[in-house]
Amino acid sequence: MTMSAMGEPCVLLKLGEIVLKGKNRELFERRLQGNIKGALKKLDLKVDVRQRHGVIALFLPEGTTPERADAVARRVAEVPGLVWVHPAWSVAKDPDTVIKAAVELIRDSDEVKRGARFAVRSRRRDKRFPLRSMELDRAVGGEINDVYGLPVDLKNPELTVSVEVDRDEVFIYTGGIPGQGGLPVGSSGRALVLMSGGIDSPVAAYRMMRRGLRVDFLHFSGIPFSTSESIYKAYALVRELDKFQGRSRLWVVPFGKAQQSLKSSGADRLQMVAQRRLMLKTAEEVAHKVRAAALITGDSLGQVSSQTLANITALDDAVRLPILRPLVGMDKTEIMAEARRIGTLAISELPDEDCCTLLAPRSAETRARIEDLRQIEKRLDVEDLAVRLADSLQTYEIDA
Ligand SMILES: Nc1ncnc2c1ncn2[C@@H]1O[C@H](COP(=O)(O)OP(=O)(O)OP(=O)(O)O)[C@@H](O)[C@H]1O
Repeated sequence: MTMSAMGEPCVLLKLGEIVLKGKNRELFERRLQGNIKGALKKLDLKVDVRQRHGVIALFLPEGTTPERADAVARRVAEVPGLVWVHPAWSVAKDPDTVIKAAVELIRDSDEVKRGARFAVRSRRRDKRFPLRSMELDRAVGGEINDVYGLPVDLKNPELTVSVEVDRDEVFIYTGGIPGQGGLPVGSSGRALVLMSGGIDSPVAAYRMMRRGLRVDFLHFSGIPFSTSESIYKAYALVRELDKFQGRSRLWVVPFGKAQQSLKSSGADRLQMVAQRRLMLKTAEEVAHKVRAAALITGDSLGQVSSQTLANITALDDAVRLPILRPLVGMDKTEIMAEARRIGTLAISELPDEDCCTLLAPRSAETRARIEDLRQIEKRLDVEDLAVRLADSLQTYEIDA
Protein backbone atom coordinates (compact mmCIF):
# COMPACT_ATOMS: atom_id res chain seq x y z
CA MET A 1 0.00 0.00 0.00
CA THR A 2 1.43 3.41 -0.84
CA MET A 3 -0.22 6.25 0.94
CA SER A 4 2.69 8.63 1.09
CA ALA A 5 0.82 11.16 -1.07
CA MET A 6 -1.75 11.49 1.65
CA GLY A 7 0.06 11.07 4.89
CA GLU A 8 2.75 9.51 7.01
CA PRO A 9 2.91 6.08 8.59
CA CYS A 10 2.76 6.25 12.36
CA VAL A 11 1.78 4.34 15.45
CA LEU A 12 -0.80 5.85 17.76
CA LEU A 13 -0.51 5.01 21.46
CA LYS A 14 -3.35 5.34 23.96
CA LEU A 15 -2.23 6.08 27.50
CA GLY A 16 -3.66 4.16 30.43
CA GLU A 17 -4.00 5.43 33.96
CA ILE A 18 -1.60 8.28 33.31
CA VAL A 19 -4.50 10.33 31.98
CA LEU A 20 -5.98 10.29 35.50
CA LYS A 21 -2.87 11.92 36.96
CA GLY A 22 -3.09 15.53 37.94
CA LYS A 23 -0.11 17.79 38.51
CA ASN A 24 2.67 15.28 37.81
CA ARG A 25 1.12 13.85 34.68
CA GLU A 26 3.90 15.39 32.65
CA LEU A 27 6.50 13.48 34.68
CA PHE A 28 4.72 10.20 33.97
CA GLU A 29 4.46 11.07 30.29
CA ARG A 30 8.12 11.90 30.05
CA ARG A 31 9.08 8.64 31.72
CA LEU A 32 6.82 6.69 29.40
CA GLN A 33 8.37 8.38 26.37
CA GLY A 34 11.83 7.46 27.65
CA ASN A 35 10.75 3.84 28.13
CA ILE A 36 9.29 3.73 24.62
CA LYS A 37 12.49 5.12 23.10
CA GLY A 38 14.50 2.54 25.04
CA ALA A 39 12.28 -0.28 23.80
CA LEU A 40 12.68 0.81 20.19
CA LYS A 41 16.46 1.18 20.25
CA LYS A 42 17.12 -2.31 18.92
CA LEU A 43 14.75 -1.89 15.95
CA ASP A 44 17.19 0.47 14.29
CA LEU A 45 14.58 2.83 12.90
CA LYS A 46 14.40 6.57 13.33
CA VAL A 47 11.22 7.15 15.28
CA ASP A 48 9.93 10.60 16.12
CA VAL A 49 8.00 10.52 19.41
CA ARG A 50 5.39 13.26 19.81
CA GLN A 51 3.21 13.81 22.82
CA ARG A 52 -0.37 14.84 22.16
CA HIS A 53 -3.27 15.30 24.53
CA GLY A 54 -3.89 11.84 26.06
CA VAL A 55 -2.04 10.03 23.25
CA ILE A 56 1.48 9.63 21.92
CA ALA A 57 2.18 9.46 18.21
CA LEU A 58 5.26 7.69 16.87
CA PHE A 59 6.09 9.03 13.43
CA LEU A 60 7.99 6.60 11.25
CA PRO A 61 10.28 7.46 8.33
CA GLU A 62 8.57 7.97 4.99
CA GLY A 63 8.33 4.73 3.05
CA THR A 64 8.15 2.53 6.19
CA THR A 65 6.35 -0.66 5.19
CA PRO A 66 3.19 -1.73 7.03
CA GLU A 67 5.12 -4.82 8.24
CA ARG A 68 7.77 -2.63 9.80
CA ALA A 69 5.12 -0.40 11.37
CA ASP A 70 3.50 -3.53 12.82
CA ALA A 71 6.84 -4.61 14.29
CA VAL A 72 7.15 -1.22 15.99
CA ALA A 73 3.58 -1.53 17.28
CA ARG A 74 4.18 -5.01 18.67
CA ARG A 75 7.34 -3.95 20.44
CA VAL A 76 5.76 -0.85 21.96
CA ALA A 77 2.73 -2.87 23.09
CA GLU A 78 5.08 -4.55 25.59
CA VAL A 79 5.86 -1.28 27.35
CA PRO A 80 3.69 -0.80 30.48
CA GLY A 81 1.56 2.34 30.60
CA LEU A 82 -0.32 1.95 27.33
CA VAL A 83 -3.78 0.50 26.84
CA TRP A 84 -3.90 0.40 23.03
CA VAL A 85 -1.38 0.55 20.23
CA HIS A 86 -2.65 1.29 16.72
CA PRO A 87 -0.59 1.17 13.53
CA ALA A 88 -2.04 4.26 11.84
CA TRP A 89 -1.69 6.95 9.20
CA SER A 90 -1.41 10.61 9.90
CA VAL A 91 -3.25 12.62 7.26
CA ALA A 92 -3.81 16.29 6.54
CA LYS A 93 -6.45 17.93 8.62
CA ASP A 94 -9.24 18.51 6.15
CA PRO A 95 -12.41 16.48 5.59
CA ASP A 96 -11.84 15.59 1.93
CA THR A 97 -8.37 14.24 2.58
CA VAL A 98 -9.62 12.23 5.53
CA ILE A 99 -12.40 10.65 3.49
CA LYS A 100 -10.02 9.73 0.64
CA ALA A 101 -7.43 8.36 2.99
CA ALA A 102 -9.99 6.21 4.84
CA VAL A 103 -11.18 4.71 1.56
CA GLU A 104 -7.61 3.99 0.55
CA LEU A 105 -6.68 2.61 3.98
CA ILE A 106 -9.01 -0.36 3.67
CA ARG A 107 -8.74 -0.94 -0.09
CA ASP A 108 -6.57 -4.06 0.09
CA SER A 109 -8.10 -5.50 3.26
CA ASP A 110 -9.74 -8.91 3.53
CA GLU A 111 -12.84 -7.26 4.97
CA VAL A 112 -13.43 -5.30 1.77
CA LYS A 113 -12.88 -8.42 -0.33
CA ARG A 114 -15.52 -10.35 1.56
CA GLY A 115 -17.97 -7.49 1.93
CA ALA A 116 -17.74 -7.27 5.72
CA ARG A 117 -20.08 -5.18 7.87
CA PHE A 118 -18.35 -1.98 8.94
CA ALA A 119 -18.57 1.10 11.15
CA VAL A 120 -16.71 4.39 11.35
CA ARG A 121 -15.85 5.77 14.77
CA SER A 122 -14.68 9.37 14.84
CA ARG A 123 -13.41 11.40 17.72
CA ARG A 124 -12.28 15.02 17.91
CA ARG A 125 -9.57 16.12 20.26
CA ASP A 126 -9.62 19.44 18.42
CA LYS A 127 -13.14 20.81 18.32
CA ARG A 128 -12.29 23.37 15.65
CA PHE A 129 -12.49 20.79 12.89
CA PRO A 130 -15.31 21.76 10.46
CA LEU A 131 -17.18 18.45 10.87
CA ARG A 132 -18.47 17.12 14.15
CA SER A 133 -17.81 13.49 15.04
CA MET A 134 -21.21 12.29 13.86
CA GLU A 135 -20.90 14.20 10.61
CA LEU A 136 -17.44 12.78 10.06
CA ASP A 137 -18.75 9.25 10.70
CA ARG A 138 -21.42 9.77 8.08
CA ALA A 139 -19.17 11.39 5.51
CA VAL A 140 -16.46 8.71 5.74
CA GLY A 141 -18.98 5.86 6.09
CA GLY A 142 -21.05 7.11 3.15
CA GLU A 143 -18.01 7.16 0.89
CA ILE A 144 -16.85 3.69 1.95
CA ASN A 145 -20.36 2.41 1.34
CA ASP A 146 -20.45 4.05 -2.12
CA VAL A 147 -17.03 2.85 -3.22
CA TYR A 148 -17.02 -0.74 -1.91
CA GLY A 149 -20.70 -1.38 -1.20
CA LEU A 150 -19.97 -2.59 2.35
CA PRO A 151 -22.98 -2.69 4.70
CA VAL A 152 -22.92 -0.47 7.77
CA ASP A 153 -23.31 -2.15 11.16
CA LEU A 154 -22.81 0.17 14.09
CA LYS A 155 -23.57 -2.40 16.78
CA ASN A 156 -21.42 -5.32 15.76
CA PRO A 157 -19.05 -4.33 12.95
CA GLU A 158 -16.45 -6.73 11.52
CA LEU A 159 -14.35 -3.77 10.43
CA THR A 160 -13.99 -0.53 12.37
CA VAL A 161 -12.44 2.49 10.75
CA SER A 162 -11.27 4.91 13.43
CA VAL A 163 -10.76 8.59 12.72
CA GLU A 164 -9.19 10.82 15.37
CA VAL A 165 -8.91 14.54 14.80
CA ASP A 166 -5.87 15.81 16.68
CA ARG A 167 -4.14 19.16 17.14
CA ASP A 168 -2.02 19.12 13.97
CA GLU A 169 -3.26 16.12 12.01
CA VAL A 170 -5.91 13.43 11.73
CA PHE A 171 -5.09 9.82 12.57
CA ILE A 172 -6.86 6.98 10.81
CA TYR A 173 -6.55 3.28 11.53
CA THR A 174 -8.46 0.03 11.54
CA GLY A 175 -6.92 -2.29 14.09
CA GLY A 176 -4.81 -2.31 17.16
CA ILE A 177 -2.96 -4.36 19.73
CA PRO A 178 -4.02 -4.23 23.40
CA GLY A 179 -1.25 -2.78 25.57
CA GLN A 180 -0.17 -3.89 29.04
CA GLY A 181 -2.06 -1.14 30.86
CA GLY A 182 -0.66 0.07 34.17
CA LEU A 183 1.98 2.71 34.74
CA PRO A 184 5.40 3.43 33.20
CA VAL A 185 8.20 1.36 34.72
CA GLY A 186 10.20 3.51 37.13
CA SER A 187 7.38 5.87 38.07
CA SER A 188 6.77 4.04 41.37
CA GLY A 189 10.42 3.53 42.32
CA ARG A 190 12.53 0.40 42.58
CA ALA A 191 12.03 -3.02 44.18
CA LEU A 192 13.74 -6.41 44.41
CA VAL A 193 12.00 -9.59 43.22
CA LEU A 194 12.78 -12.91 44.90
CA MET A 195 12.90 -14.98 41.79
CA SER A 196 12.74 -18.76 41.95
CA GLY A 197 12.61 -20.82 38.76
CA GLY A 198 8.90 -21.43 39.34
CA ILE A 199 5.74 -20.17 37.70
CA ASP A 200 4.70 -17.58 40.27
CA SER A 201 7.57 -15.21 40.86
CA PRO A 202 7.94 -14.11 37.20
CA VAL A 203 4.23 -13.25 37.17
CA ALA A 204 4.64 -11.34 40.43
CA ALA A 205 7.54 -9.41 38.86
CA TYR A 206 5.45 -8.57 35.81
CA ARG A 207 2.53 -7.38 37.93
CA MET A 208 4.71 -4.99 39.89
CA MET A 209 6.58 -3.67 36.84
CA ARG A 210 3.14 -2.87 35.50
CA ARG A 211 2.43 -0.86 38.63
CA GLY A 212 5.44 1.31 37.84
CA LEU A 213 8.26 -0.42 39.72
CA ARG A 214 11.64 -0.96 38.13
CA VAL A 215 12.75 -4.33 39.48
CA ASP A 216 16.01 -6.14 40.13
CA PHE A 217 15.92 -9.93 40.40
CA LEU A 218 17.44 -12.05 43.16
CA HIS A 219 17.78 -15.81 42.87
CA PHE A 220 18.96 -18.28 45.53
CA SER A 221 20.62 -21.37 44.10
CA GLY A 222 21.30 -24.56 46.03
CA ILE A 223 24.97 -24.40 45.01
CA PRO A 224 27.24 -26.18 46.01
CA PHE A 225 24.72 -28.95 46.71
CA SER A 226 22.83 -28.57 43.43
CA THR A 227 23.75 -27.83 39.82
CA SER A 228 23.65 -24.44 38.10
CA GLU A 229 20.46 -25.39 36.29
CA SER A 230 18.23 -23.17 38.39
CA ILE A 231 20.47 -20.19 37.59
CA TYR A 232 20.10 -20.76 33.85
CA LYS A 233 16.38 -20.92 34.34
CA ALA A 234 16.25 -17.73 36.38
CA TYR A 235 18.41 -16.07 33.74
CA ALA A 236 16.10 -17.22 30.93
CA LEU A 237 13.09 -15.92 32.85
CA VAL A 238 14.66 -12.53 33.45
CA ARG A 239 15.61 -12.32 29.79
CA GLU A 240 12.00 -12.91 28.84
CA LEU A 241 10.72 -10.35 31.36
CA ASP A 242 13.25 -7.77 30.25
CA LYS A 243 10.99 -6.74 27.36
CA PHE A 244 8.78 -4.97 29.90
CA GLN A 245 11.49 -2.76 31.41
CA GLY A 246 14.93 -3.12 29.76
CA ARG A 247 18.38 -3.16 31.41
CA SER A 248 17.39 -5.87 33.91
CA ARG A 249 19.82 -7.28 36.47
CA LEU A 250 19.85 -10.72 38.00
CA TRP A 251 21.66 -11.32 41.30
CA VAL A 252 22.44 -14.84 42.39
CA VAL A 253 23.26 -16.04 45.91
CA PRO A 254 24.75 -19.53 46.46
CA PHE A 255 22.50 -20.67 49.26
CA GLY A 256 23.26 -24.36 49.76
CA LYS A 257 25.63 -24.05 52.72
CA ALA A 258 23.29 -21.70 54.57
CA GLN A 259 20.46 -24.18 54.12
CA GLN A 260 22.69 -26.88 55.49
CA SER A 261 23.49 -24.77 58.55
CA LEU A 262 19.80 -24.24 59.24
CA LYS A 263 19.27 -27.96 59.04
CA SER A 264 22.18 -28.69 61.37
CA SER A 265 20.81 -26.22 63.90
CA GLY A 266 17.71 -28.38 64.21
CA ALA A 267 15.18 -26.34 62.22
CA ASP A 268 13.38 -29.58 61.39
CA ARG A 269 9.68 -28.89 60.62
CA LEU A 270 10.51 -25.19 60.49
CA GLN A 271 13.22 -25.65 57.84
CA MET A 272 11.13 -24.20 54.99
CA VAL A 273 9.97 -21.10 56.84
CA ALA A 274 13.44 -20.59 58.35
CA GLN A 275 14.96 -20.77 54.86
CA ARG A 276 12.47 -18.30 53.51
CA ARG A 277 13.16 -15.94 56.41
CA LEU A 278 16.87 -16.13 55.68
CA MET A 279 16.20 -15.46 52.00
CA LEU A 280 14.18 -12.40 52.95
CA LYS A 281 16.86 -11.14 55.36
CA THR A 282 19.50 -11.58 52.66
CA ALA A 283 17.21 -9.90 50.14
CA GLU A 284 16.85 -6.95 52.49
CA GLU A 285 20.64 -6.53 52.57
CA VAL A 286 20.77 -6.74 48.78
CA ALA A 287 17.88 -4.28 48.52
CA HIS A 288 19.92 -1.70 50.44
CA LYS A 289 22.80 -2.16 48.00
CA VAL A 290 20.64 -1.69 44.90
CA ARG A 291 18.44 0.96 46.52
CA ALA A 292 15.25 -1.08 46.32
CA ALA A 293 12.49 0.07 48.65
CA ALA A 294 10.46 -3.14 48.76
CA LEU A 295 10.70 -6.91 48.27
CA ILE A 296 8.40 -8.81 45.90
CA THR A 297 7.49 -12.50 46.16
CA GLY A 298 5.17 -14.82 44.27
CA ASP A 299 3.31 -16.00 47.37
CA SER A 300 -0.32 -16.87 46.91
CA LEU A 301 -2.39 -17.53 50.04
CA GLY A 302 -2.73 -21.22 50.83
CA GLN A 303 -0.95 -22.48 47.71
CA VAL A 304 1.79 -24.35 49.55
CA SER A 305 2.52 -25.01 53.21
CA SER A 306 4.81 -22.01 53.56
CA GLN A 307 1.99 -19.75 52.42
CA THR A 308 -0.52 -20.17 55.25
CA LEU A 309 -1.56 -17.00 57.02
CA ALA A 310 0.50 -17.91 60.08
CA ASN A 311 3.61 -18.57 57.99
CA ILE A 312 3.18 -15.40 55.96
CA THR A 313 3.02 -13.52 59.25
CA ALA A 314 6.26 -15.21 60.31
CA LEU A 315 7.87 -14.18 57.01
CA ASP A 316 6.79 -10.56 57.36
CA ASP A 317 8.39 -10.54 60.80
CA ALA A 318 11.82 -11.33 59.33
CA VAL A 319 12.39 -7.97 57.63
CA ARG A 320 11.55 -4.30 57.92
CA LEU A 321 11.06 -3.63 54.23
CA PRO A 322 7.53 -4.16 52.94
CA ILE A 323 6.98 -7.47 51.15
CA LEU A 324 4.71 -7.03 48.14
CA ARG A 325 2.73 -10.13 47.16
CA PRO A 326 0.75 -9.25 44.05
CA LEU A 327 -0.48 -12.84 43.58
CA VAL A 328 -1.80 -13.30 47.10
CA GLY A 329 -5.44 -13.49 45.99
CA MET A 330 -4.99 -15.26 42.67
CA ASP A 331 -5.80 -18.87 41.80
CA LYS A 332 -3.12 -21.09 40.29
CA THR A 333 -5.08 -21.31 37.00
CA GLU A 334 -5.18 -17.51 36.77
CA ILE A 335 -1.46 -17.25 37.51
CA MET A 336 -0.69 -19.88 34.87
CA ALA A 337 -2.81 -18.11 32.25
CA GLU A 338 -0.94 -14.89 32.89
CA ALA A 339 2.44 -16.69 32.81
CA ARG A 340 1.48 -18.07 29.40
CA ARG A 341 0.46 -14.65 28.11
CA ILE A 342 3.70 -12.94 29.21
CA GLY A 343 5.85 -15.76 27.83
CA THR A 344 7.36 -17.20 31.01
CA LEU A 345 5.29 -20.37 31.52
CA ALA A 346 7.25 -22.62 29.15
CA ILE A 347 10.53 -21.64 30.81
CA SER A 348 9.16 -22.12 34.33
CA GLU A 349 7.94 -25.60 33.41
CA LEU A 350 11.41 -26.80 32.45
CA PRO A 351 12.77 -29.24 35.04
CA ASP A 352 15.28 -28.01 37.61
CA GLU A 353 16.52 -28.68 41.07
CA ASP A 354 14.93 -26.03 43.25
CA CYS A 355 17.06 -25.16 46.25
CA CYS A 356 14.01 -25.10 48.54
CA THR A 357 13.17 -28.77 48.11
CA LEU A 358 16.78 -29.77 48.67
CA LEU A 359 16.57 -30.15 52.41
CA ALA A 360 12.81 -30.10 52.82
CA PRO A 361 11.53 -31.97 55.89
CA ARG A 362 9.05 -34.78 55.41
CA SER A 363 6.28 -32.73 56.96
CA ALA A 364 6.42 -28.97 56.98
CA GLU A 365 5.05 -26.67 59.68
CA THR A 366 1.94 -24.76 58.61
CA ARG A 367 1.69 -22.71 61.81
CA ALA A 368 5.20 -21.48 62.43
CA ARG A 369 5.73 -19.68 65.72
CA ILE A 370 7.88 -16.62 65.42
CA GLU A 371 9.53 -17.27 68.82
CA ASP A 372 10.72 -20.74 67.68
CA LEU A 373 12.15 -19.27 64.49
CA ARG A 374 13.99 -16.57 66.41
CA GLN A 375 15.53 -19.24 68.65
CA ILE A 376 16.93 -21.10 65.65
CA GLU A 377 18.22 -17.88 64.14
CA LYS A 378 19.93 -16.84 67.36
CA ARG A 379 21.91 -20.07 67.45
CA LEU A 380 23.12 -19.38 63.93
CA ASP A 381 23.72 -15.65 64.19
CA VAL A 382 21.49 -15.29 61.20
CA GLU A 383 21.78 -11.52 60.76
CA ASP A 384 25.51 -11.88 60.23
CA LEU A 385 24.92 -14.81 57.88
CA ALA A 386 22.52 -12.71 55.79
CA VAL A 387 25.16 -9.98 55.46
CA ARG A 388 27.75 -12.53 54.35
CA LEU A 389 25.37 -14.09 51.85
CA ALA A 390 24.56 -10.68 50.40
CA ASP A 391 28.32 -10.15 50.00
CA SER A 392 28.68 -13.36 48.00
CA LEU A 393 26.44 -12.12 45.19
CA GLN A 394 27.07 -12.81 41.55
CA THR A 395 25.60 -10.42 38.97
CA TYR A 396 24.26 -11.02 35.51
CA GLU A 397 23.36 -8.02 33.40
CA ILE A 398 20.67 -8.79 30.90
CA ASP A 399 20.65 -7.10 27.53
CA ALA A 400 17.86 -8.94 25.78
N1 LIG B 1 15.26 -20.16 45.07
C1 LIG B 1 14.59 -19.01 45.24
N2 LIG B 1 15.16 -17.84 44.90
C2 LIG B 1 14.51 -16.68 45.05
N3 LIG B 1 13.26 -16.60 45.52
C3 LIG B 1 12.63 -17.73 45.90
C4 LIG B 1 13.27 -18.99 45.78
N4 LIG B 1 12.40 -19.92 46.23
C5 LIG B 1 11.28 -19.26 46.61
N5 LIG B 1 11.39 -17.94 46.40
C6 LIG B 1 10.39 -16.88 46.67
O1 LIG B 1 9.40 -17.37 47.52
C7 LIG B 1 8.13 -17.41 46.87
C8 LIG B 1 7.35 -18.65 47.30
O2 LIG B 1 8.11 -19.76 46.97
P1 LIG B 1 7.52 -21.21 47.13
O3 LIG B 1 8.50 -22.15 46.56
O4 LIG B 1 7.07 -21.37 48.53
O5 LIG B 1 6.18 -21.12 46.28
P2 LIG B 1 5.88 -21.27 44.72
O6 LIG B 1 4.41 -21.04 44.63
O7 LIG B 1 6.45 -22.54 44.21
O8 LIG B 1 6.57 -20.01 44.03
P3 LIG B 1 7.29 -19.97 42.60
O9 LIG B 1 6.29 -20.55 41.65
O10 LIG B 1 7.58 -18.53 42.34
O11 LIG B 1 8.52 -20.81 42.75
C9 LIG B 1 8.47 -17.41 45.40
O12 LIG B 1 7.40 -16.92 44.63
C10 LIG B 1 9.67 -16.52 45.37
O13 LIG B 1 9.30 -15.17 45.42
